[in-house]
Amino acid sequence: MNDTVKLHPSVDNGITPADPAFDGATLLCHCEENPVVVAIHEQCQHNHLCGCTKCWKPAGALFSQVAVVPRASVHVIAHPEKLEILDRKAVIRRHACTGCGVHLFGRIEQKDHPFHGLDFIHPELSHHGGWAPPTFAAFVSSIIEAGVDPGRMPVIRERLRQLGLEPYDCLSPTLMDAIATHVAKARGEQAA
Ligand SMILES: N[C@@H](CCC(=O)N[C@@H](CSCO)C(=O)NCC(=O)O)C(=O)O
Ligand SMILES: [Zn+2]
Ligand SMILES: [Zn+2]
Repeated sequence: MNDTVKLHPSVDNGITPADPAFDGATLLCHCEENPVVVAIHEQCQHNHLCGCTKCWKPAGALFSQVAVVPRASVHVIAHPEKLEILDRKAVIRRHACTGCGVHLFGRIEQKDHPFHGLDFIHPELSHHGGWAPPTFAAFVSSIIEAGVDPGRMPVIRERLRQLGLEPYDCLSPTLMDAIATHVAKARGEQAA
């Protein structure tokens, strides 16, 4: 087993379980002065590592850590003027700090999208423990698009499995089923 592959700082030294009493914390960007601060008012769900090229990754990490919370639980409480939407055409509109580049939250505005109403956040931007940890890895093959040597993929997938983070090349079966169920309902084809 190879435990020297660095995936993300939140998992590289072992995964800390969620605190059952945790009910949110603030997220801060990386600016030393006047950081953007976002208050999250509840525990996150569906935390995962994401290998896609769009999600914000800390320096040196192969993966992003990303989770969702209801958008009603997300409030910018300091320096909203520093936030910009990176790509208005993307499904997930990532609100990033113009000072340091960190993504504070991603929001879906398409009302018919299966995940509308949920914002994407990076729990590591909090200085508090207690968050529900990642439970799987999504878009693993996409790290090749970011420049990773394809020859490293077997070792990377092995390390993910060693940590209990099953690697998928899209989202997890649970989330893919939820998306497909939403699509089927919208088409009036929900199974009996
Ligand atoms: N190979 C592409 C994949 C990008 C992608 O589809 N990313 C997913 C997951 S992001 C959080 O899990 C997605 O839903 N993106 C929608 C969006 O970014 O708007 C790549 O690597 O770029
Ligand atoms: Zn910043
Ligand atoms: Zn992603």
